[in-house]
Amino acid sequence: MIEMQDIWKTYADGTHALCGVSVLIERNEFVYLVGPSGAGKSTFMKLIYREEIPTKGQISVNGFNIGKLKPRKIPYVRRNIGVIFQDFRLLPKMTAYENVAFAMEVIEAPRRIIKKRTMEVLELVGLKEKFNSLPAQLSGGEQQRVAIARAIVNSPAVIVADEPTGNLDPETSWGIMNLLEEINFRGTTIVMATHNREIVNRLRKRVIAIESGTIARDEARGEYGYEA
Ligand SMILES: Nc1ncnc2c1ncn2[C@@H]1O[C@H](COP(=O)(O)OP(=O)(O)OP(=O)(O)O)[C@@H](O)[C@H]1O
Repeated sequence: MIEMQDIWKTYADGTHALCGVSVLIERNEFVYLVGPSGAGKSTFMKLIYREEIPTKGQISVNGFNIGKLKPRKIPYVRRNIGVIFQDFRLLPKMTAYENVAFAMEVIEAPRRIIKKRTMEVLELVGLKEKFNSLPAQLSGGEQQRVAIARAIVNSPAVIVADEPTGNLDPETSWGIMNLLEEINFRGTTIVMATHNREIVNRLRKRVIAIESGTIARDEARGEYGYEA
């Protein structure tokens, strides 16, 4: 599903963010990425959704060699990857419904399918009744649910979540985790960067620890492993 072979990423200013990372993440896995601030977690994820390309090495996602993708193939690959951020990144002037539907409009899905599927995912995240609310009228947890609905609406093979609970209180965070587990259970691979020790230690999954741009630890049902 996701394979990195000897991946190096050096930014334009000379910062070495990843240094020789090799990893295989199988279909349907749920992986936590942990590690100190600045270790390279976001870079790891940006390479998966092709926000960045590797300086060296090969990365394939869902069968595509995405470091060497022809520009016209990029939208096709992106629709197979849903992305969730700590700060939600909803469009402020669009309702919950419009934020989700927009992701389908971009890939030119037929109109009647858009309506049905958008309401279906809003129901899945528990926000059917709030479909007409603007982001500012929703709580942080609700906004993150809209962002999750948007990420899954095109049925991606992979979800990449960069600290999805980082801006939420503990109780709301557990709700978001339940939702991500449900999405994973339905067959989506999830890679989630997090600093939340309690979540990692309670909802045990594979843990990949990145330190100074390299994989320091990779354990099935691992622990967070850093002091809070
Ligand atoms: N666009 C960029 N240009 C230059 N350096 C960058 C860029 N993006 C990230 N870096 C640097 O690359 C290194 C890895 O950053 P990255 O954001 O991947 O870390 P992280 O593990 O996600 O950190 P955090 O937990 O704080 O989000 C850091 O030294 C960072 O300053």
